[in-house]
Amino acid sequence: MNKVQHYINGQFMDSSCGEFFENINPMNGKILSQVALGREDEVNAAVAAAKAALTGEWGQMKLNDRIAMMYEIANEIDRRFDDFLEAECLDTGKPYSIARHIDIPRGAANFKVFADTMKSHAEEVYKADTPDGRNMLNYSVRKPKGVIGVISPWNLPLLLMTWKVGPAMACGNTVVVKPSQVTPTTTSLLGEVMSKVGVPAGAYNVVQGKGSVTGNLLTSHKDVDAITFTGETKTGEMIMQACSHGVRDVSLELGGKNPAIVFADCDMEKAIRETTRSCFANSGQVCLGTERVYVQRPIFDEFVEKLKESASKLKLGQHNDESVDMGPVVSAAHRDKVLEFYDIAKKEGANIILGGGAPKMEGELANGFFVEPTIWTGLPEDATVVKEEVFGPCCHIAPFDTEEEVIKMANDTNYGLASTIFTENLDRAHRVASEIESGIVWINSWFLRDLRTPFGGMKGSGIGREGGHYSLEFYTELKNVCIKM
Ligand SMILES: NC(=O)c1ccc[n+]([C@@H]2O[C@H](COP(=O)([O-])OP(=O)(O)OC[C@H]3O[C@@H](n4cnc5c(N)ncnc54)[C@H](O)[C@@H]3O)[C@@H](O)[C@H]2O)c1
Ligand SMILES: O=C/C=C/C=C(\O)C(=O)O
Repeated sequence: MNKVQHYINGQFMDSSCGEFFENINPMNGKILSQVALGREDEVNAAVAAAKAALTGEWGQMKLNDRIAMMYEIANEIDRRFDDFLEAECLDTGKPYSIARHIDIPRGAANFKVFADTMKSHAEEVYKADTPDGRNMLNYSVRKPKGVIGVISPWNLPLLLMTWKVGPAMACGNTVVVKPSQVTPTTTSLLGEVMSKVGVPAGAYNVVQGKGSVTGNLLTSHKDVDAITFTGETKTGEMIMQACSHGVRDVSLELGGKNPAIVFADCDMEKAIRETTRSCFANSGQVCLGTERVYVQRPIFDEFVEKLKESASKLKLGQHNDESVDMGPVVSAAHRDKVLEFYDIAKKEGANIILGGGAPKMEGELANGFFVEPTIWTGLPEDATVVKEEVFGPCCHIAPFDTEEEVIKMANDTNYGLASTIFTENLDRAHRVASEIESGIVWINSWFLRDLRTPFGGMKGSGIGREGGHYSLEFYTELKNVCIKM
């Protein structure tokens, strides 16, 4: 049986207590591997290794050498592309058609973009007069924050973990990563990359385990200097509380209930194509994905019919079938959660335009955690699936008449992560984009990413922005030095 181990101080190891938990293949419900369950010994050892590395070879490394190492890590990920692809798809159930173009390439890009940021980032310098007729020079310098705890989710495991590890290490920090218990493998595989590249021991550490056990030990550890977390909003609230002890900084990228706003003057083909992606890609398990669609009344019926037609063409199946668009959701528990939301929508009176249950799959896929792509209409704005994040392949479509009305509906949520707007009237696009309460707005597109831009949510969708130099704000301590001239 395969094992997934911790990676601590440059070594792979089991837990001292010898405990393991099962990693299940979402495509067929079979055991993929046994995963070491990290407890106090492992978290303490990983944090100690990370702390020691700050003053050892890693901490003393010259900036140019560290930047070069970021590129070497990226190149080694590219060299082992197929290993990462297979591991990620087996853990998550997502098809090659997604992981090949999104998850794995971003694993490498997340190291390169912050190597480039460190190379090109300029600091501030101010020259000013002083009262005695002389002057002073003020300049800023950045220092690594220290040991960064990285807690990552299961929907884009490698992408979202390296989105934090890349900048953290580029800035000279050391990291202790606690991946989701349902998608452990690529985080440990990255340990093999670190060893191969010769990253000094202790710079990158992985402790496998469950959030409430291992994660909690990490977020409450006194020698962890900051926590960067991606996951559910309620988990973020618990982590923020844990970080308050010792007043440690926290970056939170949380849940969303993202609206798509489709005006009558939109390019219909583009709106249908992009909304099909934003609702159903990755089996709807993308924080930036759409679960609420608002369509201007003149084109409402046409849009519903065309989105139904587009979604009904999605092929569900095995990860390594290149023609497959959608795999299962990540776990039996998440499948049950999504199907419960489907039942609630039905009970609350939804018109089920498409799906609404679990598909009949053939062969061993019959034991997989598949759910149907689902489209509802006819629910009120306070309906459960219109208000709560389902995090599955589903959306509710509602009509609207005026710009003012749809902006009000779109903003009527505790979340504020992402939104999409479809219109060919650019004045309207910019006007509506400025009124939408979300950290990210895509116009006539979805999930287009320039990694230098500020990424993050407002309201219940998070605290802070990461991306480009914004990540430096979180992963470094900024110091001001004043010299009298
Ligand atoms: N904003 C973003 O960029 C973004 C990206 C991806 C996912 N998400 C959100 O993440 C959620 C899905 O991911 P998930 O189910 O893995 O989220 P989750 O909150 O259940 O778990 C996320 C991580 O936190 C750990 N964890 C759980 N409880 C913890 C605790 N008490 N202390 C420390 N760690 C703990 C888990 O083990 C996992 O590693 C969705 O809500 C989705 O919207 C947000
Ligand atoms: O599921 C959420 C996806 C988040 C994506 C990013 O954080 C990114 O593209 O950098």
